[in-house]
Parts: sequence; structure tokens; C-alpha cells
Amino acid sequence: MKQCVHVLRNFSRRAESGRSRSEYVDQLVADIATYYGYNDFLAQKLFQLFPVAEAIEFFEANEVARPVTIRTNTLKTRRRDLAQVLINRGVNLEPIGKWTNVGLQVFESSVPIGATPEYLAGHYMLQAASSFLPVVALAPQPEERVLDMASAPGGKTTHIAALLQNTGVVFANDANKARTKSLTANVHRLGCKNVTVCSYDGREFPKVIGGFDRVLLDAPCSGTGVISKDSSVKVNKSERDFQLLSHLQKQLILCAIDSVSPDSKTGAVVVYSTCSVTVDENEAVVDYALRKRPNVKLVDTGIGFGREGFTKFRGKVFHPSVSLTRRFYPHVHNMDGFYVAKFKVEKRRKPDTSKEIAEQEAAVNDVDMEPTRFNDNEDQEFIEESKRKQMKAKGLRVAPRKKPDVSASV
Ligand SMILES: C[S@@+](CC[C@H](N)C(=O)[O-])C[C@H]1O[C@@H](n2cnc3c(N)ncnc32)[C@H](O)[C@@H]1O
Repeated sequence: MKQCVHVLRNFSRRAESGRSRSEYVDQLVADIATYYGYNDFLAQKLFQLFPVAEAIEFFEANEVARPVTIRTNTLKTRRRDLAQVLINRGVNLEPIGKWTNVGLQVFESSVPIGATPEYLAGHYMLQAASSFLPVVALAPQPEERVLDMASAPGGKTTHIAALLQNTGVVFANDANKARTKSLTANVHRLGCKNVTVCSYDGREFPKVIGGFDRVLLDAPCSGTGVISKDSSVKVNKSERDFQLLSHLQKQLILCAIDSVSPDSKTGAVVVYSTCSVTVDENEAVVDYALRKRPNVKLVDTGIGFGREGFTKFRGKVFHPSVSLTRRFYPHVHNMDGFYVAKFKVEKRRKPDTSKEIAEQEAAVNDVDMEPTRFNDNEDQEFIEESKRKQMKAKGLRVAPRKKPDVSASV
């Protein structure tokens, strides 16, 4: 691998005669896949995100655990007080960084950090630093109505509740009912009194309830930002998984936008985040939302660091404002890979024609896969598959899959 990287950094001077650049790249990606244990498809997909030498840093960082971090629950204590109590118990810790005033990094501990009396009393949440970011961007204000559309197990819900100072209301939704148990447990442990837990498919909003000041969509994703925590991602994701996820994310983001009241005096904000680093799940979804909902615009996340989102990627061109979105990487920021985009929602211009009205209404169920084009029948198959999964998750009976119509293809 080192030899290939060396050559690719100065190809014209170092390449063996007769060997093309793409031969070296193919060799390097194959070696990465073998050495780090990825399937070829994912190794290639992740490799494409970075310049050659940086790609190796990214794959290397995925082999190392990120720092253990906790978030102070300001509904029950202050960071300084919590730090002191934990130090007295033999925990070696330090504030995370200037960008958060509630995070602590734990270096070592003589007690299990997930079972101290302070943990059980809800004084803190064990939470990755990257998970604070979407809520920092959301910046909820006291008395607001907030929807956390995919919220289990509640790291971000409880953070939102704390920033609301237990005023207003947080609708904490998750399509997976089983996961709402841990969500409810965390809501109780942390003493959040302004949270309503519910379990709908996010695509049912805003029909279920709408008119929120702010909506967080911490979307279901492939988890390519958290490979150091879950190495199964290295081998269990295929191209089809990314297509299905991107499709679902596009549907959910439109519903998140439509659930916000543009008349909100304090908010009218949507934050979209994933713990994935792929463009399909991030910039492509955000760009899709900008195209389908002309009443939204991207704004600064307010996080203050992070790499700019891509405005161009492998032949795809996104809206220039996508550079306002932020990417976080394990090898750069020493936190899980993450992506955060913040939208401001404005009043919808009245659609001029009935055709426009129909188009706006249909967009959620009829996600186009642009700029990559897909066959409509295939799309239908993905939608059906995703509906089946949702029904199964809700414990509903699912009809057997339809057999493909072989006669039609002969
Ligand atoms: C990244 S996790 C959310 C983590 C959570 N925000 C937190 O901070 O603890 C994504 C969640 O989306 C939920 N989910 C998947 N499909 C969904 C859908 N169609 N509607 C709503 N939630 C969905 C999953 O059950 C999962 O809990």
C-alpha cells in the first residue's frame, strides 16, 4: 500500500513505465479492502472521498476507538460540579473543547462510567462528541415545539429537552417501537418533563402532527462514520443498501421540512444529520431537498468547525450553498464521521398551477433518484421493500413478496 501511495503522489515521476494510474489505484483499493477487511464496493466508495494519502488516514482511524465522552445533563447539574464528583470517584477527565460547554472527555476511570450513582441519577449521558453537533446546530429555544423525527435511544432528544430547560415540548418519534423503550428510559432517567414519545414512520409527518418550530432529522443511515464502533459495516453494505437508504432519507427530509411552521417567530429550522460520510446519504439528499422545496435555504450550522460539504462530486454538481453543510471525520476531528446540514424554512410560494400543486404533494412518495437515474420499476421495488421493513418493525403481518413476472421479460 505504501508503495502505491508513494507512486500516486507523484505519478509522472514515480510510475513504472507501461502501468496506468488506474492500475495503481485499483491495486491500492484492493489492498485496502484486504488489509482492513472491507468488501471491495465499500472500500472503493470510501476511498473516493479523499485524496490518496488522506484515504489511508481515514481507514487507519476507523481501526481505533474514539475517546469516551459524556454530556452533562444541565437539567440536573453543572459541568463543573459533575466533573468534580467524577474526579472524586477516580475518573480522569477534561472538558471536550471550546465548541461545547456540556461535554467531558473521559481518559480513564477506576469505576464503570455507565453505572456510577451520578449516571443512574441522570446527571449525564454517555454520548459520542459527534452526537452533540446536530443539537448545537438545531439550537432550540425555551418554549418551542420541537420534533425529533428519528430519536431512539434519545441522546439528542434529551439534549434538546435540556436546552429547552424543560419548557415547550419535544415530540420524540422513532419508527422502531422496540427502540422507544430505551428512549423512554433515558427520558425518565434524565428528568425530561417536556418529552412526548411516539412511534410513527417519519414519512407520516406532518399528517400526524405538524407546525413545529424546529425539526431534527437524525436520519437512519449506513453508519460509515462509526465503523470503529461497528466493524460489521465493512462487509454488510452493498450498492443496493445505499440506494434504499438515500431513497428513504430523501422522503424523510421532505416530511421534516413540511412539518415546520414557516411562521415560527423563533425558529422555522430543520437540521438533517447522519453518522455516515457517503455523498449519497448527505449532500445528494440535501441537494434533493433544495430542488423539491424551493421555500428552504441552507444556513450556517453555527458549529464553527468541520469540513465544508461537497458542491461537486464525481460528476455530480450540487447547489453552491451545500458548502454551508459540515462534514466531520475521525482522522481529522478525532470524532465519529458525521454530517450536519441546517435549513431555514420560509413561506411556500403558492403553487401557480394545479400541476405544481400535484408535483409538490407527490414528491414524498415519488422520490426521483437524480442525478443518478434509476429505472422506475426498480424504484417501486425499493419503496415496497422499505414499506415491508416498516410494517415488520411495527409487528404487522407482511404479505409474501410478489413473484417477478417472468412472462413479461421473455
Ligand atoms: C441514527 S438513529 C437515531 C439516533 C438518535 N437520534 C439518538 O441521538 O439517539 C436512526 C433512527 O431512525 C429510526 N428510523 C428508521 N427508519 C425510520 C423512519 N422511516 N421513520 C422514523 N424513524 C426511523 C431507527 O429506528 C433509528 O432509531
